[in-house]
Amino acid sequence: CADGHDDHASEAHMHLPQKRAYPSVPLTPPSRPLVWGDVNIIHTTDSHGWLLGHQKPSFPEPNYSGDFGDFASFVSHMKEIALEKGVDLLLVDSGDLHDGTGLTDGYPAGGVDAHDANKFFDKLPYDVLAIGNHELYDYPNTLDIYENFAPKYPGRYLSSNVNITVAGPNGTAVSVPVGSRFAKFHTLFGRKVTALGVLYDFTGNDHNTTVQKVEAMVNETWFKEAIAEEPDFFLLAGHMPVYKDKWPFVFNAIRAVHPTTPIFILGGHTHIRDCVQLDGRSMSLESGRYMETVGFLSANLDHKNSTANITFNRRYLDPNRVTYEYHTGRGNHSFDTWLGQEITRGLNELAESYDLSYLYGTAPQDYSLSRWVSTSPEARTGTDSPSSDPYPSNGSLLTLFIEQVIPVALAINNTRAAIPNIIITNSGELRFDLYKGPFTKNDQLTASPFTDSFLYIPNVTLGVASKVLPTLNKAGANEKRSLEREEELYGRGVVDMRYRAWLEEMDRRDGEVKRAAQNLTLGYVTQDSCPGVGDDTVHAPLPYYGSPDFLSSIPPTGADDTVIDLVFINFIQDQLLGVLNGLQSEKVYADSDVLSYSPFLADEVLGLFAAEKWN
Ligand SMILES: O=c1ccn([C@@H]2O[C@H](COP(=O)(O)O)[C@@H](O)[C@H]2O)c(=O)[nH]1
Repeated sequence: CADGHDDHASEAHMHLPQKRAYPSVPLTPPSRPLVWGDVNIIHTTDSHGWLLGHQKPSFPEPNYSGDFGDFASFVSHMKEIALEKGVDLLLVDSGDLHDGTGLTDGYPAGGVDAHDANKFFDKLPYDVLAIGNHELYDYPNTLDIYENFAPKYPGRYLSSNVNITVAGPNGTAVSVPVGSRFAKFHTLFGRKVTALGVLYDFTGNDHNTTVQKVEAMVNETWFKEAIAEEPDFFLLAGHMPVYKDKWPFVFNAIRAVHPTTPIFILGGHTHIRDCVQLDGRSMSLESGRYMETVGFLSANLDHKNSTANITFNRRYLDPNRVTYEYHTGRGNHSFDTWLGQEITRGLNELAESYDLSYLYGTAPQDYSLSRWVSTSPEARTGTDSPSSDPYPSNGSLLTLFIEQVIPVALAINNTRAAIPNIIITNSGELRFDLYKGPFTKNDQLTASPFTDSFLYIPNVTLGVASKVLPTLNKAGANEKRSLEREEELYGRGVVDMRYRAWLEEMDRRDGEVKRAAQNLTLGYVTQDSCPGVGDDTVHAPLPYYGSPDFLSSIPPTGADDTVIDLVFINFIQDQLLGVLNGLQSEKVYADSDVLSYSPFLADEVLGLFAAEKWN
């Protein structure tokens, strides 16, 4: 094994919990050392609970096998290196800590999503953290951040445009920032920093939370006052994509006052690796998702009022022990810090206490969302030829979910099971591939973490109901999606299309050629608009298969006027009612026509199906 972990390799094949996230297969090391500057930043974003690392053996999963304990050891060693070099190293997170694995979503009854997992976050020396949209879908999660998480980082958990309504001193409701609006601090080497934490224009937030539009935020008095004094650099963290979003509003507002002050932007949300330069004295970095990427950004700052271009460097690291040891010059025996080991131990204890290894059944094959997955021996090195699992197909998780899993699970103890139905869900409800072998509670919550419910409208005619899906997807929506619709979906947090477009583009660019060469493992291959190469480790891209935004079960047969149940996931209720009212004029459907279809939630149906069909 490349880094001498043979004795632990068998652990990586167990289902869960893992004792240590050692890569179970040889991993490609980084292509070259990091370029350090005077100011350096390690960046995480959209971690969504992936603190135990990616544990499945098929590529590209081992690329991301480092757990949060390994990451903590990496950060400690990088801090030591920075100290030796006499340079600043900051740690920044751009939000979305909730929703995505058993560690966040597998909490026992009465608990709060991510409350326990977030305790490991606050063991790391984050300088600035920004709020994400997934901190706002459910009020209890936002309240937990406000009451328990933000106070762990006094003044450094930033929610520049996000408020929560809480009980004020005399019982009256008050709307207050979830964290702080901005932070001003000095780095270890005395550089003055002004930091913000901005959320994109998210509209899917729960009651009693508010998100102010970015263009309105920059007109606030507090904002103008916060940016008035010139720091050595601005640090703009935020859950907002670095490209095609509203960073320019913030950037331009600062540039109007400080035309040359260096600006670092650390964005997130679209789950991609991306880099943009808004001018020669600024760089914007976005560092992927699910702890599949750790971003590194560095710059050599020059003197005040200089107008020369600043030399920035950015790198997208694959978070695994080979990467971490390479960049810190540590060997396997000198890498782990006490804190790192404590975090790994604590995470495994949490997994155990949440019973994440609870076995529902054994998946007969791999099911993928948009890419090839295979457990053939060659797949262990990422060099076998890809099998085809497009949607719809037998290997597509989307097909399995909508055509088998949901119909089987929702029929359990359901008095309406005998009534024909059409079931519709958004494809974003599914978040991760499902692998052959033991299917555990953790796998259930990783593939489908949302506590969304299933609703229905009775007595919809088959003729109308069968037109709902094509209308939602607007036949060929991927090419012709109207700007208005895209904006509405985007506002509610639907960015899957941007991530999918990114995967598609990297495959189209040179996927076939690179895979055919058989000398590279599978992984991300980034082409962004910043100078030089960003990926730290060279890979061949995964084959990509597209999928629609919405999915439907197989419709029943019958005449157009047969009445059926139109079943759907609550996340799409508004859109579905809008479409239904556009398709017929006999009745104006409203929220009051919508009924509960099943007590089972989206984060349970895969487990119910596995228990029934995979045993
Ligand atoms: O209750 C929910 C909440 C979200 N979704 C899906 O999640 C994404 C947004 O997540 P990001 O990590 O911010 O991209 C969105 O595409 C929704 O489809 C959901 O299905 N149910």
